[in-house]
Parts: sequence; C-alpha cells; structure tokens
Amino acid sequence: MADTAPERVKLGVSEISKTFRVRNAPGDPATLLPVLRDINFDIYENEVVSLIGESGCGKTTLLRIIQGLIRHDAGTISVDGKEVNSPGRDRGFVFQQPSLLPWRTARENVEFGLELHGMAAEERAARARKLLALVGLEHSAEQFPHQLSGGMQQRIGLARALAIDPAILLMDEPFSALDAQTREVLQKELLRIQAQTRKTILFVTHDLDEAIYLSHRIIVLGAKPGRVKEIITVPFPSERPELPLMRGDPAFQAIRGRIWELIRNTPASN
Ligand SMILES: Nc1ncnc2c1ncn2[C@@H]1O[C@H](COP(=O)(O)OP(=O)(O)OP(=O)(O)O)[C@@H](O)[C@H]1O
Repeated sequence: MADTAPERVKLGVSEISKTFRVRNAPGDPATLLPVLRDINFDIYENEVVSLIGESGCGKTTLLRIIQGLIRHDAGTISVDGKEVNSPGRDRGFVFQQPSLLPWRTARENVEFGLELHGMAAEERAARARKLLALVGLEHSAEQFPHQLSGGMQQRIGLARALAIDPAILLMDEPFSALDAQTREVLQKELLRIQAQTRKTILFVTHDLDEAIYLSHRIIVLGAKPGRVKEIITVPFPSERPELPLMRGDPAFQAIRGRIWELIRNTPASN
C-alpha cells in the first residue's frame, strides 16, 4: 500500500440514493424501503478502503450499484472520471463464495473472463499462470475446485478478478466464510498482493479488525437508510505486522472503539 497520500480519484461515488419497492406477500401493496441515502465518497488510486456497518445497512446494495448490477435512483458512479451505469471490465469482483466452475481447472477458471473478452488461448494461459503464481497457487493450476480447500478457492477467485486487470477491485466479505486461521493468512496475502499490483480496492466486511488491518480508510455506514456516518483514516504504515500483534496497539484499539461506537449508535433517520 502507498505510504504517501494517494491523489488520483479511481472511484467516485456521488449522491447515491436507492429505494426498493417491497411486498410482504403477493397481492399486498408495495411499500418503499429506502436503503441508501446521499452516499458520497472518493477512493484514490492504490488505496484500500473498507465499508463497514451493521447487517442490512446497504453495503452489498452499494457494491452492486458500483458494479452496475443494480440501478440507483439518484447520483453518479464514476471510474477514472467516467460515469458508469452497467458492468464493465474496469471493475473486478470477489464474492463471499468464489463460485468457481467445477468442470474447469484452477487455470481455466482464471482464464474465464479473458476468454469472454476474446484473448488468444496461449496469451490467456500465460496470464492465468502468472496470476496463479501471484496468489501462491502455481502448483495447483491444473487441479479442479473440488480438489482445493476453501482458502485456495478464494485465492482463485481473486486471481480471476485480477485477470481482467480492473481499475478497481470490489470485494464483498471475501474471507467471511473461511476459518479464522485461513482468514488471517489471506488477509496478510491480500496486503502483499495489493502492494505488488497496486490495485485500488473497496472491501466490504463485518469484521472491525479486518477493516483496520487492511485499509487506508474505513467508511462507516449508518442504517435505515444507509448513509456515511464517518470516514476514518487508519494511521498505520503500509508494512504491517501480523494482525494479532497489531491488536495490542493503543491506536488500533482507539480506532476499533470509535467504529464500534458509530455502529452501535445508529438511530433510524427516516
Ligand atoms: N432486491 C431487493 N429488493 C428489495 N429489498 C432489498 C433488495 N436487496 C436488498 N434489499 C434490502 O435492502 C437492505 C440492505 O440490504 P444489503 O444486502 O445491501 O445490506 P448489507 O449491509 O449488505 O447486509 P449484510 O451485512 O447482512 O450482508 C435490506 O433491508 C435488504 O432486505
């Protein structure tokens, strides 16, 4: 991660609002569910930013809007200064479940997006091998998903997202389904991979420690409807020790306390 303040805006989120129409039962009148209101923030080149907030505050909805899968009611999303309204290869996505194609090897899964974009077979195989090496799976390229652990599958999901060389990586709780040990290993790996690739990352998590450990800044969302409560700058250098060591740092505990306080005190405002 960059130690100096990054400057170029990669992702712009401006005045985003979203209301869903919901029905409790078939035939019931639709009611309006305001989910996001006036969301504003910028993410800079080479920055890792976490989005945190209580369950149901609209984190996934916001990520899907940025991805172009859900249409927002108001506001704009821009990548590298250009407004975007539909999915594009400038945004890569890593999900909670990697959803790999079971009949394809690790390498073929990584190649999938490149195939869709018409890259020649030899070139995409070379790119996939390079990315599998980056995520520490160079020796598993020809194995199938069922032969790999959950952590290894998630590494493939990350390599697949990086394959299209997106401007922004959107990660939706990518480590939450993993056991605690694997999760800590992958968090450290993500820091290493981000330092190598210098990717800009927006990372959704429920885990306060994970958010602090991985991020330059943390956006805390309030709920009902989701809105930005505070954006917290994380004051640690890029080279970070292991998370268990950082937990003892008073600065770490102070940020943790502040986020917790913000999440706990979320009165409904609509
Ligand atoms: N397609 C939809 N139609 C109607 N309501 C929806 C839809 N998608 C999400 N919602 C509602 O919007 C709100 C926000 O959901 P969202 O999944 O974005 O929250 P979240 O913060 O990601 O939650 P979690 O942390 O539990 O994953 C919830 O009340 C949810 O029920």
